[in-house]
Amino acid sequence: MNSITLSPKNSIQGEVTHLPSSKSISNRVLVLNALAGNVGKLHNLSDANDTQLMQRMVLCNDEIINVEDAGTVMRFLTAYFAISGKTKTLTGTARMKERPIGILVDSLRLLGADIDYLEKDGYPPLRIKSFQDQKTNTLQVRGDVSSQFISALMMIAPGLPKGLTIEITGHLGSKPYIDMTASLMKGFGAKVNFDGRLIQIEKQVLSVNEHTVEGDWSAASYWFGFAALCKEANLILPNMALRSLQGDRVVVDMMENLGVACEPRGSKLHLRKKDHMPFFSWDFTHCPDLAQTIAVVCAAKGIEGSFKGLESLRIKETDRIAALQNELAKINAQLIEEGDTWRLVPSIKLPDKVSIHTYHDHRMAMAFAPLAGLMQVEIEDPAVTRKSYPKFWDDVKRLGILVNVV
Ligand SMILES: O=C(O)C1=C[C@@H](OP(=O)(O)O)[C@@H](O)[C@H](O)C1
Ligand SMILES: C=C(OP(=O)(O)O)C(=O)O
Repeated sequence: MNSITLSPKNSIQGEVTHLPSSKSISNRVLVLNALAGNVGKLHNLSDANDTQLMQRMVLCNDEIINVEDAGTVMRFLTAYFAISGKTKTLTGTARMKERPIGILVDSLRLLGADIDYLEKDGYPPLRIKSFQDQKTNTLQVRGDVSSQFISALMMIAPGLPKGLTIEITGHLGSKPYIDMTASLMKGFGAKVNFDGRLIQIEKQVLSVNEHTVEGDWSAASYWFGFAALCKEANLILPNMALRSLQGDRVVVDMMENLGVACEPRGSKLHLRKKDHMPFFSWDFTHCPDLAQTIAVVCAAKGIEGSFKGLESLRIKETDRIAALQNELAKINAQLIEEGDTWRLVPSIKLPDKVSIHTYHDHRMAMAFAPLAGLMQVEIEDPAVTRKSYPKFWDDVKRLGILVNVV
């Protein structure tokens, strides 16, 4: 399947049946459950490829662990295996070898882990050899590159003989993901203290847990995108609650301004259209995975945008800023970097059709798909969505959008 073409459709109605559960929560509870002896009961794990990888790799006896393009799997398992005393090689896709891991490896080395870089210093692939005695119980960790390093260290902390205190230095991004880690650890019986800067975790035993994973808010954002861009919308999202462990729940507040009303009904959400603002300003520091969805909606709806906190997008599945700039230009919109702000100049003339390159990035494919509310959209390499939402195109089809696979 090299490309998929979505025919223009001005109305979208129905229930989204395959909305995945949160891959961030799934991948944490899999690690925590493994650390707790793997006897807990995990319900409703995500069907995302990232979660399937975590499920296989966390208990895998192979020496070589290939995490493909899953950032959480690479970062969480680096910490997990670093203290296991096992010899492991962790590798991934070409892009994974460009995503930094030096801050985590430096921290693990300070703790006592023996880790070598096999290609380029600071990047996967890695060889984990042994763990001697714990050398320190305090670490300073930069918070501005990836919060996944901090979550990874937090989850292994209860198993360290001396426990661990982490002082987050510099600007902290993606904080809700650290809150999520702390909260899930508490569900596994751990005492975790986090005051926004300092994380204190004593040596303790994680207890068996039963956990049911909630729906994935980052995945839900694409349905808000469809509701915003189709002329008529009446969508139901199952297994979603406004009270959530995920920071990306904030998409509800953003979309309030961008033309989507969201009403909870039991365990479901109901999306309908409403008026939108002419200008939209947001800081994405703590919800980077929503930036692409919002940029496309603003660009196509003629809403001027002023965005901050996009720095971390450069080191995700692709350089998402460059990818957005290239693809938005195809609908005559621009994303212009001005110091620490990105100005979104929306399209004043949309084309009748567009072909979107996806750069091995699931979120590029899904963020641009809602353009089908306004034009014919060809999405190259649609299978990329398997990373987080394997049945995305089945849902698109079921909701009445004509999908042609080439
Ligand atoms: O911990 C997590 O589950 C994640 C943290 C975020 O990454 P950064 O902390 O690198 O921003 C986010 O972008 C990613 O999709 C998932
Ligand atoms: C950045 C993402 O994931 P990861 O960093 O875990 O690869 C994502 O899903 O958008």
